[in-house]
Amino acid sequence: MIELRDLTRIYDGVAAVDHVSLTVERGQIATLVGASGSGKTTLLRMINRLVEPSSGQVQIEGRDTASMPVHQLRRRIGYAIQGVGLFPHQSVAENIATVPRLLGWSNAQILDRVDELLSLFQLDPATFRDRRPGQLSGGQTQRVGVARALAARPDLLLMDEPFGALDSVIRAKAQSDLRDIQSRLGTTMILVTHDIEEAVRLGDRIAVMDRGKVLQYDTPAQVLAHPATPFVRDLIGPSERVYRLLSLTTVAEIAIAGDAYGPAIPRDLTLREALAEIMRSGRDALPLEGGGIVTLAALRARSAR
Ligand SMILES: Nc1ncnc2c1ncn2[C@@H]1O[C@H](COP(=O)(O)OP(=O)(O)OP(=O)(O)O)[C@@H](O)[C@H]1O
Repeated sequence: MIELRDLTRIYDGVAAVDHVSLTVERGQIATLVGASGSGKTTLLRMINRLVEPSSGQVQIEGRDTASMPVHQLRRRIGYAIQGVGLFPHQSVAENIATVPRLLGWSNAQILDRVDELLSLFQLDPATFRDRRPGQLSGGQTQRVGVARALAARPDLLLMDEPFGALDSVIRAKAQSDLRDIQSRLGTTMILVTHDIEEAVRLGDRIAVMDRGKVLQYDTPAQVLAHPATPFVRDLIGPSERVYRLLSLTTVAEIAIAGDAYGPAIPRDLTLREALAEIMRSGRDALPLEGGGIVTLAALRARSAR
């Protein structure tokens, strides 16, 4: 569990982060979202002490990070940033092995871990381990960057706009891969983004920041359904709110018994995708693979929440 208590950072008399308190439960993803300059990066960097707080505390599993030697703290915390910063003259394997090597892992352990991570990120080890960063696509580079941050099995992974440089299709894939990997490894993650869509898709909880303060910290469903302030409502985009809400739920979750005509849809489709299919095909109910139906009335009821 990560606890931020009254965390503040002052630059030139101005609070970049202003008395922020929040808790991230073990094994959850918290996303920090807000406009440029709202303090997201500063907040993130105070957690691994790349920036020292002016006041307040960060506790990891009940221990105040200020009392830990910085190198010890950073070993437990993975850090991935936009643009990744892979070492260009090292192979993919050497890049991923950076922290395990510093920690004195044996060669055999390192080789195993590199192959395990490459497989986890759907990069064939035999093809990719000896490549140089210059021989990777943008999406592959990004995945190697996150793999490197996870290499030494950190308790916590901090990510600053990790997918910022990717186009929207690859970005969606990278996000769903990350969700998948997180649920398998159970790593606690804190991710900075300026993209509310990404914050909603990835966060178990979202912290909305403005001028150094956290205006709301809650589940995506709560933030979308009950924005705490006009600023949060504007950030969500009032006209987009319904679609974002629908994208949080799969059709399997609201299926009812019954029959409907036409091709069946996969059970893990989101309500947003089902709505698009309903509009496209002119039907008012869709059958699900494996049984049950989802109706337009049920989608309407969900979006009215
Ligand atoms: N080293 C520094 N010295 C002085 N001011 C700083 C420093 N780092 C950040 N700031 C200021 O603190 C505020 C918050 O910056 P921060 O980078 O945390 O915001 P952000 O929300 O991450 O922005 P972005 O999305 O643009 O990265 C900004 O006004 C910034 O100019």
